[in-house]
Amino acid sequence: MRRFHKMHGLGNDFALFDAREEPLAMSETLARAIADRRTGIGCDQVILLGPSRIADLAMRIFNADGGEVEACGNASRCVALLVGGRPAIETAGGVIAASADAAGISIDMGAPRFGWDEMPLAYAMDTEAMPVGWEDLHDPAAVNVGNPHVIFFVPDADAVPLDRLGPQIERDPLFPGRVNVNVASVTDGAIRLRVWERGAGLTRACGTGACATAVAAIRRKLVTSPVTVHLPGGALEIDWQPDGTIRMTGPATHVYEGEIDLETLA
Ligand SMILES: N[C@H](CCC[C@H](N)C(=O)O)C(=O)O
Repeated sequence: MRRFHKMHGLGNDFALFDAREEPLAMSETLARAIADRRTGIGCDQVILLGPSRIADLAMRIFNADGGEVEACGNASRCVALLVGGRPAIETAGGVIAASADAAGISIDMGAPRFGWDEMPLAYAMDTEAMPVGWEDLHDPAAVNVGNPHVIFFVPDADAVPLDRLGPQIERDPLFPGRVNVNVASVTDGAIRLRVWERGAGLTRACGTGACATAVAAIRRKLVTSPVTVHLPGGALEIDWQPDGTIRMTGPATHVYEGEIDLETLA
């Protein structure tokens, strides 16, 4: 049997395994089985904590489809809540830093990257307004915040059939590593955002999506920093700071601690 923590950030939920003392061999198959909402714990991402030689701890992130990815903003806040203090967390997308105050838990997510080859895209193009489109979605921005995001600005984010267009765009050959699909509308200086997540589908919130979308909106002068991003599960505060790094602030919730027999799952 293996202990785990069920946590969420604005409804984007996770099963976290602390393997800093007791190693745990995670695989695509096992992560998919854990994330399965019918037969497993059920979550958007599986998070594996481990030791790090360059930070206070390491965090590995596995999407519900089992794929390992580089960053997860909401899970980073949950890790900070779980371990306490102001941990530096090593991820495949870089080292991020956590802190907490009355406003909530803040994560310095590092600096965004805008190069077509940093997304990556299959070929060179302008990433501030890409000359591509899918039905009514066009001219998106592309931003890498450890993981890749494509961001469409639309009149009404809630009116977009994201359950249908999300998977089409996620798997378009233009994105060799697939992509997280964000649709955003701007009202009174704030952002309304819905996200089709690579490897997880529609989620209640996406921290890295909020960071990428805020940066793209600031670049287009649609909003100024700091900006509130309203997701279906709640709001995040995103500040693209003068030093170029992105600071994300929001809640994290510990739901329960449980144990599971991983042998029976895989
Ligand atoms: N689906 C994302 C990982 C989780 C990101 C999201 N849960 C967040 O809070 O940042 C990806 O494949 O890059």
